[in-house]
Amino acid sequence: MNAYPIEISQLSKDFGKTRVLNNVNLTVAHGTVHGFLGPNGAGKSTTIRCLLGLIHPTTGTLRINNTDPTKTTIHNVAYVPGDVELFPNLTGNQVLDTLAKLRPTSDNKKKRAEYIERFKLDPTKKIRTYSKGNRQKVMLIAAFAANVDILVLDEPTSGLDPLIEQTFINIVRERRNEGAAILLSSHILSEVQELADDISIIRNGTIVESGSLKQLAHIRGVRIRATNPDYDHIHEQDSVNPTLQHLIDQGASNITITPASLEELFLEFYQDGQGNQGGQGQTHGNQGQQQGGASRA
Ligand SMILES: Nc1ncnc2c1ncn2[C@@H]1O[C@H](COP(=O)(O)OP(=O)(O)OP(=O)(O)O)[C@@H](O)[C@H]1O
Repeated sequence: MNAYPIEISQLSKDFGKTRVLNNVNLTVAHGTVHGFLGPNGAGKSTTIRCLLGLIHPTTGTLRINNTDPTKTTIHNVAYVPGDVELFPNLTGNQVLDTLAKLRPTSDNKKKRAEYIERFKLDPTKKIRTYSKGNRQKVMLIAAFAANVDILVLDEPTSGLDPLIEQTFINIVRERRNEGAAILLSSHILSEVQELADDISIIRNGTIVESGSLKQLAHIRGVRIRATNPDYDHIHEQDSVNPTLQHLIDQGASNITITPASLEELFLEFYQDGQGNQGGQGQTHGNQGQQQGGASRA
């Protein structure tokens, strides 16, 4: 077993004269989920497509289980893209059979049946009759039931309802606990916060933050809430004490301090479009509250 079944090192990619990835480094260990976050067009899918050998990098090194995907076809990875195009005239079962046959080893039939049940999919229907969410379920079942220990999931829950999204979260946890290395690109920050052991944030093709949620605490800051005066504030960690003193001096009550969620971090980080690093800025009052209520980046 390699230390890192997924290794991306100094990856750059140009489309024509435009550089869309710039020295991207990212690793995923066995038994971990790596959350890959970034705004639209930041370079997540391009990174993943390079990693899987679907497009050629301009420079950099890519390894999947120590194999170079630019030179060798990679079989031991299950990939779920965000936009699923499937054979419209086949049934769900026939597509699952076809996808399983593309791998050197067949999928786990017991797990396949279990996941069909858990995702509440009717696999006897033709793909053309499926909704977007049901097509997504087919890809997820195929990936989770595959006999592989590397999963690359690119915005995999788009189109799933909240109950099925929870099923997805549960199964990702199970596969992680079985030792799979999972790269999860997602716009759903609560999902990443629940699942990810490590996180990388990409912006304009460059990784701007990387580490465990705990390590990212320095940019997460805290949320301070108080009544009288009405206060709802994301604040940098270092100025908590002066802020509290100020609130107490003003006669505030019901003061609560909680770690900012990943969602708050992400919004704080991008709110001015500059990557407001270090949580040095402040998100004030209702603005922070409204932003905190959004569930997607
Ligand atoms: N084949 C291509 N030719 C030219 N430019 C491309 C091509 N594919 C992607 N790009 C550009 O590369 C940049 C990164 O795109 P990418 O799809 O990787 O972003 P993303 O982070 O996955 O975005 P989203 O969250 O919207 O899916 C974008 O500016 C996009 O327009």
